[in-house]
Amino acid sequence: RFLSTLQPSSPDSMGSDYSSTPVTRDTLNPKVLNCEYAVRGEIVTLAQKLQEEIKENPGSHPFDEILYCNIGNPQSLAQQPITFFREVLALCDHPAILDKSETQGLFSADAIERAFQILDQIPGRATGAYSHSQGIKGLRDTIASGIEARDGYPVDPNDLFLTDGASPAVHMMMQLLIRSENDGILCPIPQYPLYSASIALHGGTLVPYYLDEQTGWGLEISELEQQLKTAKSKGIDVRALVVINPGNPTGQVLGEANQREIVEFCKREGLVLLADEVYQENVYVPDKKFHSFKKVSRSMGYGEKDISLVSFQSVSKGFYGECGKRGGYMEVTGFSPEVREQIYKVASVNLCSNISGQILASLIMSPPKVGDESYVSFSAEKEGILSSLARRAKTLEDALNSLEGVTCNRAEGAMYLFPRINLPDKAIKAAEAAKTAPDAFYAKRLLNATGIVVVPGSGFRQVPGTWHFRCTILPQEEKIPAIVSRLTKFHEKFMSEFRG
Ligand SMILES: Cc1ncc(COP(=O)(O)O)c(CN[C@@H]2CONC2=O)c1O
Repeated sequence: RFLSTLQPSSPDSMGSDYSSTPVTRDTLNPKVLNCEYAVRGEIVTLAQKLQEEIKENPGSHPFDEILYCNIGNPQSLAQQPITFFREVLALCDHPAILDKSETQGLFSADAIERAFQILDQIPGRATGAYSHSQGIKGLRDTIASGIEARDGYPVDPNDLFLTDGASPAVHMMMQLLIRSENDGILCPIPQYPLYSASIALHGGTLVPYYLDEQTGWGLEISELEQQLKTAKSKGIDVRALVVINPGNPTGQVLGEANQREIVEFCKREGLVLLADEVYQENVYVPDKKFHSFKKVSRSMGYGEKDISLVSFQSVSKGFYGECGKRGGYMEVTGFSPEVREQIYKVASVNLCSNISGQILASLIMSPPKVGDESYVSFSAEKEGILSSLARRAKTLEDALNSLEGVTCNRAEGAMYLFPRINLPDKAIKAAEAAKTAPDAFYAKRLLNATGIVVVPGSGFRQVPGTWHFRCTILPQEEKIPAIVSRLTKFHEKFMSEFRG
C-alpha cells in the first residue's frame, strides 16, 4: 500500500516526536524468527570456530582438520568441475579470445562451437546484460530439448523459468501459493529444510507426511491421505505436495508405480505437485532408475488440464556439483494463463537470474553427444565421479551399519546417508541436561572428538522419539577410511560412556 493513501492515524501524529521502532531481534519480522535452516546451523558454526582454533594453535584439538560432511557441496571437497562446461563458460564470458588462433589449441572444438552458438542466442552477445526474466530464450529452447530427450514428451520453453539455483524457484512457488497460515503444504518428514524454512518465511503451515524408514523411506499414499484429512479437519487449506526424488536427507529413489499413485493423489485432491528432482543424475543402485514426474504424469495420459506440476532442477548436484554458480530452473505446467502471468510477474521483480547459471543449466541438460570431440573425455569425467560417489555411499553405509545401535538404509541416490542412532537413556538424559536434542548432543560430541561435521536429524524433522544424523558421501575417496575409523572409534567410546 502507499503512504499517500493512508489517513493520519491520530491528532498527535501531526508533527509529534514519536520515533521509529528500534531494530532488535524482537522487532524483526516474526516469520524470519520462526525460520530455521539446520544444514548451516549451530554445529557448523562450532566447526568454523574449531577450524580457526586449529589454524591459530595447531595441536589444540585431537584432529588436524575439520571434515565437513554437513553440506552437499562437492567442489568444496576437491571434486573437479566438468572440463567441457567450464570451457564453454570461460569462452562465453570472454568472447574476445574466441577468434584467437591460440584458443584453438587450448579449448576443444565443440566447446568453441557451443560458445559461439550460445553467444548468438544472447542479445548483444553479452553475458553481462540482463536477460528475459524467465531466462535467455535460446537457452530455454536447449533445456526444453534436453527434457524432451530425457522424457520423450514435449516441453514448451515458455514453461521454463531459469533461476539462481532451485532454492529461489522453491521460494517463488511458496510465495505464490501461501496466502496465510491457513494454507498448508504437504512435505516429507524427514525433509530438506529449505521447505520448512520457506513455508515459515511465507507464513504458511507445513503439513507433514512421514516417510517409512522400515521400508527404505517409502512414501505410502495412505499416509498422505491421513495427513491431508487431519489438516483439513483443522481448517487447513492444503495447496501442494512436495516430493523430493531422489530424497534428501533419506536418499531413496521412488519406484515408478509409487510415482503414479502420487500423481493420481494430487489430481484427485487438486494439489499442485512440487517435484524436487535436483538429484536426478545421482542414482547409485542398479535396481532403481530416475523417472521425472513430468514423464510419469504424461505417460498416464495427464496433460496441462489434468494436473499442476512444477519440476525443479539445479546445477548444484549430479556429477557437476556447480553449487556456487547458482543455476537451475523450474518447469511450470498445468496453470491457467492468469496464474502464469502472476508467476512471470514475481520472476520479473528480480529482473533475471545470473547468466553463467543459465548457460550451465543449458549445458547439464544438453551435454556433449556421441561423436562430439569432448564426448569421450566428458563421459569419462562423468562416470568417474558417479562411480566414486556410489563406492563412497556403500563404504559409509556399511561402516554405519556396523556401529552398535545404528541402522542405516542404503543411499539409493542423492548425496547423503541418514543413519538412525538408538541412544542409551543415559545419553538422552545428558542431552536433556545440556538442553539440546539427543542427536545434536551426539553430533557435537562427534565434532569435538573427531572434527567430523554432520547435521543432527532434528534439523530435518523425524518421527518423534527417533534420532538420526545426516552425513554426506562427499569427502574425497582417499579420506573415507579416516572418516570411518575416526567415527567408529568415537562411537565405541561414546556408547561405553553412556551404555546403561
Ligand atoms: C533437495 C534439494 N532441493 C534444492 C536444493 C537447493 O539447491 P540450489 O543450490 O540449486 O539452490 C538442495 C540443496 N542441497 C543442500 C545444500 O547442500 N546440502 C543440502 O542439503 C536440495 O538438497
